[in-house]
Amino acid sequence: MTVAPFGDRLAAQFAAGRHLCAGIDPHAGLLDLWGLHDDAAGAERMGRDVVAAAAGVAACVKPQISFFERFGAAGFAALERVLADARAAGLLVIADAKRGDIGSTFAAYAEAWLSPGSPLESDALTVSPYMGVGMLDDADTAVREHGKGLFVLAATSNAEARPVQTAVRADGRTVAAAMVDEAEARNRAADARAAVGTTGVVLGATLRLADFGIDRHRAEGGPALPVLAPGFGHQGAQIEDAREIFGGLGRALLANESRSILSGGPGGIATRVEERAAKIAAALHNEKGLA
Ligand SMILES: O=C(O)c1cc(=O)[nH]c(=O)n1[C@@H]1O[C@H](COP(=O)(O)O)[C@@H](O)[C@H]1O
Repeated sequence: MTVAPFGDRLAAQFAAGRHLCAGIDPHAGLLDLWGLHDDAAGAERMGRDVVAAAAGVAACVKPQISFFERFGAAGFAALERVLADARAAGLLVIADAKRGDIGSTFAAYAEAWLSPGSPLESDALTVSPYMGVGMLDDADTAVREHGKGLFVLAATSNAEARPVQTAVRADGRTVAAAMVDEAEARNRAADARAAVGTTGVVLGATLRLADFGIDRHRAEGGPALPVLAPGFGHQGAQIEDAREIFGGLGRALLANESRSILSGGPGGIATRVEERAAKIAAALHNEKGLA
């Protein structure tokens, strides 16, 4: 069976007016608030409840792997069941595992998280590019053949990342700007006519991109760059400001919210997800389906 490219699957979500990425971050404090134990079963219950609430409403869910990894094998077994629920519900799944290594090792990470039939199969994976974006090459063919995607950290929402990400390379670009350029170049090389690319970036919504040397004013043309944008909700960014924050880089924007959705407890989670999704769609959606 041929699987549609990840960018096409993302584009279909946007066309349906879905731009919310619902985070699954079972912090100990949130599990307590939900009346759940801080264990694998508690994390699984929260994850599956978020999936049920997000189905048909959000574009994707983003389980943050660390909160499951805390419980070792039991945590991974719980995560596998959350991932299976999400796939069955038709949600795209971004595994937030922030992986990165030499190319041959990265390929094994891609096999774990992005290959069909793998117990941890997801639709996309967050990537830490400190070992160089070229490490993705070894996994590229498999990732694309399986219709999967990648989100490379470019400018992240945490203040301590700034010195690294604003560092200027020998070619005069900041590290953050080079990540954006490299992701765009990979998408053009793979399929210049695709509406949305398969390699995306992570850009924190709490930032001024100009501070990172990233130009928001981009000519249309070429695949839209998938942008995973955390920082809305708990970290303070406002969805109404998304156009101002991302400019021409916000054409394929996924707005992530985790704690702002989870901190209301299990009661009313479906309503909260619907409200956030509607607000995000109202701020981002346009007649092309893109942001
Ligand atoms: O890659 C990420 O998802 C990420 C990148 C970034 O720059 N900032 C950031 O907060 N995140 C993740 O996004 C989520 C944000 O959660 P909330 O602040 O609760 O909405 C967490 O899972 C973080 O690990």
